[in-house]
Amino acid sequence: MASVAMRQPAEGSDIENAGFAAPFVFSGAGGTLVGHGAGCSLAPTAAGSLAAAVEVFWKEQRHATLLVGALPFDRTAAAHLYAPESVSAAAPIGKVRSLPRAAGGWTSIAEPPAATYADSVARALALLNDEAAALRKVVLARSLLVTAPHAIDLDAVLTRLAQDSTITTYAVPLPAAASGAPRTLVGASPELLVDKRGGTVRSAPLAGSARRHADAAADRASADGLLHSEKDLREHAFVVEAILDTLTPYCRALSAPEGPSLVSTASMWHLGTAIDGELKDPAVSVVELAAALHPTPAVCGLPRATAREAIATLEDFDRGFYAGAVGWADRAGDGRWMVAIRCAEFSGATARLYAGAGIVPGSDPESEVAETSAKFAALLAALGIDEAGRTQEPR
Ligand SMILES: C=C(O[C@H]1C=CC=C(C(=O)O)[C@@H]1O)C(=O)O
Repeated sequence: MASVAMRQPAEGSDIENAGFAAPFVFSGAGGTLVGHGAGCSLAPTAAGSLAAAVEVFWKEQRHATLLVGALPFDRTAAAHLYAPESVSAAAPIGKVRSLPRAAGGWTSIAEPPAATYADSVARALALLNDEAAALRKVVLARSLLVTAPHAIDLDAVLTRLAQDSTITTYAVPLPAAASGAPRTLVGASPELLVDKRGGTVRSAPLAGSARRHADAAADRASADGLLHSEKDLREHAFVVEAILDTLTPYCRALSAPEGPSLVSTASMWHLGTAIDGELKDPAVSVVELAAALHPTPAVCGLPRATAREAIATLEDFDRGFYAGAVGWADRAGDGRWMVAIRCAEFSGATARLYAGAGIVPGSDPESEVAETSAKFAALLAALGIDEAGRTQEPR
């Protein structure tokens, strides 16, 4: 991809200078997209008005070719989208022969502690069993705040995450914190929210999880158990149903297989369904589709508004961009957006990791604690520590 020179925003424009310089990275099996520097950014816009704001952006910024960034979990909070000063395309991030062992001296604090999270799951189950609450599924998350004895090397984290070729590794420079400290969202997502090229659209939701095992027989048993788990199949079906409902008005043809298949990352098994459609209007923008789909019941729940309320009551932290979406869009309306999971927000020597789990009737609080621990594994391995902050052997 060629370098793009960006104009400064016109006076009185809705578009602002992004004012940060760390690269945007989006790397999967198909290749690596890197956005260098920051030209203009979209004025703070919530999901409901995003498609219209992006249309205005393309009209005003005639030299911009690509918008990159992240949507927050909260649909009413501002999306973070900007045009890099230049973009380059490269091969997928390569394999490295050996990974150095992390130095000691890390700390890790579970926020909330595992027991508090288990208690929230139990409270969610009470809501799910209360007909008056009309809640069918809710995704509850917890976080780990880890602190290194030195500034964390994000290049090394990205390289380690990218050793798993089944996922999309990403880094999104975020607006600085109130303290002025730079922040970057870094993660490794296995879940495609939406990919749109010309007249075709694809979404590949995941829901239903089991951890992987080093022992081949135990690993197979874990996968088989997941594929036949009535609770996980139910949890998964809600997501497929919601995505089909959202995409139907946009499509002249839309299809999904009868049931889910197993999808694996280096650390997790998931139930996954590939949904493919042909758009009625090939000019519809991927941003419009992403904003319509987000947040799916894979990260929020069903019905969406009821689940959102339950999350606000049961989680006592702001998800920020975790459980949002990360990706890119071009001026033709094409692009690709992954669900922003298996990620952490990095700032200097600290990283806040997030992991969530879908709760439906039949979920068990202790199993959901274990599932969220398993979901931290990819990021923790990339940092070279375990959940307690102890140095672990490089994989
Ligand atoms: C919300 C997360 O995962 C979602 C994606 C796959 C499987 C999930 C599950 O089984 O609960 C979640 O819906 C997360 O990793 O933080």
